[in-house]
Amino acid sequence: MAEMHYGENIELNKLDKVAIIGYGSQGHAHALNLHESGVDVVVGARKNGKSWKKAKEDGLEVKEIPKAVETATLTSILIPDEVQTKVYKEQIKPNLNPQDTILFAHGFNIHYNQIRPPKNVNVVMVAPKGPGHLVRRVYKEGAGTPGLFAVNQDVTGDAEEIALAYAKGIGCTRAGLLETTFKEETETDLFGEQVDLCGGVTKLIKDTFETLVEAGYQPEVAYFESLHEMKLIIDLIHEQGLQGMWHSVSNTAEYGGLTRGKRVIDNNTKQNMKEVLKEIQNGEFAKEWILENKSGQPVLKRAREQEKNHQIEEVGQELREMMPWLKENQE
Ligand SMILES: NC(=O)C1=CN([C@@H]2O[C@H](COP(=O)(O)OP(=O)(O)OC[C@H]3O[C@@H](n4cnc5c(N)ncnc54)[C@H](OP(=O)(O)O)[C@@H]3O)[C@@H](O)[C@H]2O)C=CC1
Ligand SMILES: CC[C@](O)(C(C)=O)C(=O)O
Ligand SMILES: [Mg+2]
Ligand SMILES: [Mg+2]
Repeated sequence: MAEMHYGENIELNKLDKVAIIGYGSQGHAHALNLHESGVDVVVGARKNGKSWKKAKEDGLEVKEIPKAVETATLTSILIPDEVQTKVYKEQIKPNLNPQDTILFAHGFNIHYNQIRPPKNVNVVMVAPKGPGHLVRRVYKEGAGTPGLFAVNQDVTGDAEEIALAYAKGIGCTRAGLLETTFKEETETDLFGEQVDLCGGVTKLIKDTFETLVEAGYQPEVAYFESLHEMKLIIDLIHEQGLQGMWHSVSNTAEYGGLTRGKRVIDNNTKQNMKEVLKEIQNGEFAKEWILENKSGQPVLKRAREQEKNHQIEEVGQELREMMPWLKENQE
């Protein structure tokens, strides 16, 4: 089994001033969790953007990106992957001091050579295995999000301790932290989000919904069956593994699920997954995503629009209105 880190013997005082660049999904979570863990944090943001105001309202020190980088010894790059190269080149790199540390929450730009840091800084990664808003929510509840860490360049001799301290500060060691490489994190993270966590699950939900509605069933029934209950079933799997879920559902569901599930997600699906993985490993996906950004994200914009207009979103919005507790965590 991999060596797991749970925070014992990890010293937060390995961190001096930490600059969090970006205050979005991951940025706000890292900044606030570190701040509440007692770390000295400065947020780097654009003066005319929403984040500047929000981080100030949250009680954090905020500076423009070049100043934040200059005053910190660790700079955590938490802006979208597709803007990192430009912002890094223009605002981060010129303000790094020798022996500083730069930190990523995902390895895309290092692994695919979009950012090539100077040889005189540490390059590390702390990648929470969860969406930023949940990284924040579970930290506040006293729990944590599992994470991966990696060291790509160690000039100070203690880059690993710095990464471990950062991971502890954002709450990852509460759930379990393990060592990886930029390559492994990048490839597995892209694979997970494409085939299972984001791409696969939404397609499964939409196809289930559409099949029922096209067969004449009420859209509201189809919504509860395909989407709402998905979380409740996943909660059981998350808390107790597959066995916990099979234990809780009826024997009829267990028999039907075990005999029919593999007809729906069959060997072709696994073959397709292997092809998707190959495109990630050989850089084809990265090339496509970089070009998509160079041309203004036309494919993403079209797909976003289609997703927004799907019938399941319309039905869901109405039904969720009657469940106010679902709104408590909305941001
Ligand atoms: N989303 C997630 O849960 C996860 C993300 N990651 C990784 O974390 C990193 C950050 O992702 P994520 O949190 O989704 O990012 P977000 O899309 O949430 O980042 C938004 C932030 O970036 C700022 N920003 C956007 N464009 C620019 C720009 N051109 N110049 C300066 N600031 C800019 C925004 O500022 P403003 O308000 O001014 O617009 C805002 O503060 C990525 O590497 C991602 O792969 C890793 C694990 C999970
Ligand atoms: C699953 C999507 C993710 O990889 C994440 C929340 O971990 C991301 O890039 O947002
Ligand atoms: Mg991920
Ligand atoms: Mg990801």
